[in-house]
Amino acid sequence: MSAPDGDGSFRSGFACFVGRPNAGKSTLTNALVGTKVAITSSRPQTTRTVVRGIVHRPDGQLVLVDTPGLHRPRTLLGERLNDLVLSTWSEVDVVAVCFPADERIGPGDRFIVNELTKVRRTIKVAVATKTDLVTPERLAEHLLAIAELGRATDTEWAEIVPVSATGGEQVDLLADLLLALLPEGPALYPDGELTDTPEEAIVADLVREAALEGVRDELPHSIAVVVEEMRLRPDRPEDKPLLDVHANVFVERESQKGIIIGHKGSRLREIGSAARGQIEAMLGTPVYLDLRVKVAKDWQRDPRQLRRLGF
Ligand SMILES: Nc1nc2c(ncn2[C@@H]2O[C@H](COP(=O)(O)OP(=O)(O)OP(=O)(O)O)[C@@H](O)[C@H]2O)c(=O)[nH]1
Repeated sequence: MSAPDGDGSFRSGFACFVGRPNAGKSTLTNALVGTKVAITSSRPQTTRTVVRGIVHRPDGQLVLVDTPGLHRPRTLLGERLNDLVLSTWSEVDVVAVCFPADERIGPGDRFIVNELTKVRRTIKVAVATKTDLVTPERLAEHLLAIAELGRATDTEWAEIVPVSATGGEQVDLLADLLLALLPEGPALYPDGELTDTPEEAIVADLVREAALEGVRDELPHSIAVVVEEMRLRPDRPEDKPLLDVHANVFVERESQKGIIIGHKGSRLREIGSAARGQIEAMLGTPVYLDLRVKVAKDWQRDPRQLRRLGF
């Protein structure tokens, strides 16, 4: 399969993978992006649209975003979350539904595809995942079942693509096909960038949580955290990535700085190690966390400071 169009145009846009639990979405994202940056959030319900990874190509850029899991709503919160999913789906260019080849199409898949019909304009792609686990006969049957599900729900699949993320089979082809479905446009993120501000905001939040642990009464709202830089350390072997995170912890007064830093820096070390654990759990990547404590006088009352601190 050649590159999209092959006419020198550059395409860019957003796609998201959906599918029932265990369908292979994260593994496929990692295989496409080539580095393990996928968020395996331990707090999925608090995560809004998050960039999971960016596929950089000479002829295009594909930004993979994550949506909260779609559930059959049992509660109002569930309904709100599903609204959020629908609004994300309507904002991306392509939604790719993953159907694991080692399992038959079931009610969970039908529910997702039915919901997907509510976003008419978004392009839909079907991905048959985990093809390495099945025989060619079973795969053929699976592909027919996916096509049939499309007909039954009045869903037009732009493509039906079998892949094996763990075997690396057809992963590049899927990237080509997805890129070809994106509109023409400039790169949305600088080359080499794998993450986005929403992720940094979550990281900042985790640091803030850790810093407030145990001193909430003393410093309730006087802490703000800003992630200055977050990037994968270059020159690391592919199977041993390390994410460098530099963050500033802002307090309002010199005296509060002492509370955060603690005796000979003991508290800051505790904060760092607690936050690092959380960030690693969320990103699935080992993290080097560098924390600096700074005084930003009366930041809560100063609009200029507030802007700088991301409020
Ligand atoms: N053999 C094989 N196993 C796969 C493949 N892709 C994913 N898996 C396995 O399937 C399981 C689920 O994969 P995930 O990528 O975590 O699935 P997910 O859809 O992100 O799961 P949730 O986060 O629960 O929604 C893991 O044990 C993967 O190793 C594949 O191409 N081949």
